[in-house]
Amino acid sequence: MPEAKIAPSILAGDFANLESECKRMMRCGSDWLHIDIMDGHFVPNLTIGAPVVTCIRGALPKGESFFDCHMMVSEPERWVDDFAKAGGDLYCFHYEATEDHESLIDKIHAAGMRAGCAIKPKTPASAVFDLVPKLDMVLVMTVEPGFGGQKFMKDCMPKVEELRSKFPDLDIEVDGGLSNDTIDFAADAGANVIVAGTGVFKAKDPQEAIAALRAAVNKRQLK
Ligand SMILES: O=C(CO)[C@@H](O)[C@H](O)COP(=O)(O)O
Repeated sequence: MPEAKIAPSILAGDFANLESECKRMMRCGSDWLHIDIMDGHFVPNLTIGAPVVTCIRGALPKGESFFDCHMMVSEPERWVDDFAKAGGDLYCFHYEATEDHESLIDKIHAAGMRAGCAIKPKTPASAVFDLVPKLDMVLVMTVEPGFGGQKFMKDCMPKVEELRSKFPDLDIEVDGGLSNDTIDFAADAGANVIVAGTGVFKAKDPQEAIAALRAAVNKRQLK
């Protein structure tokens, strides 16, 4: 199983100070920054686009921060080049948002980014099996995408188990309701990339919260 990566979701941060929020998370030991892009169409919420990502990227050292762009948008093909230019490292589109998944993955790679594919809670893991050889990551949503602070859906864990048993070396990300209370379910199922918004940004001690999430994934890896 690949190494643990902890990715704070910026959705739970202070949007008036996104650059310093991202820096704060890096100082607290995060590996990735999970950039939530929502278009008000694919999901019922609207966040930021490439111009804002360009600004945050400009404030952070490229080699030391990793921008995991979670594209909760319709027509994800439209924004690949913009996000590559903005400094995205990983472009994670939703399986449900497009038809021609393989061409999109090729486009993302051609633009110089890693390619991820996210599945909503009702989409089966089998939807992405044939795509995995081309993908760098699969994201199993553990809430309906659109908002932070929702309840972790434990019934999505069999999908993580299924993916982990078929693809031992794949980066498998989980996103939604992850905290100290729920991390063991995700880690035991085999997730290694952990997105946490509320659980990290709103923690009394974010550094400790990140370390605890990492320790849970590492503990599972030793089993
Ligand atoms: O993409 C999403 C929601 O659509 C997530 O990234 C959440 O924003 C994570 O926040 P918490 O559930 O950890 O508060």
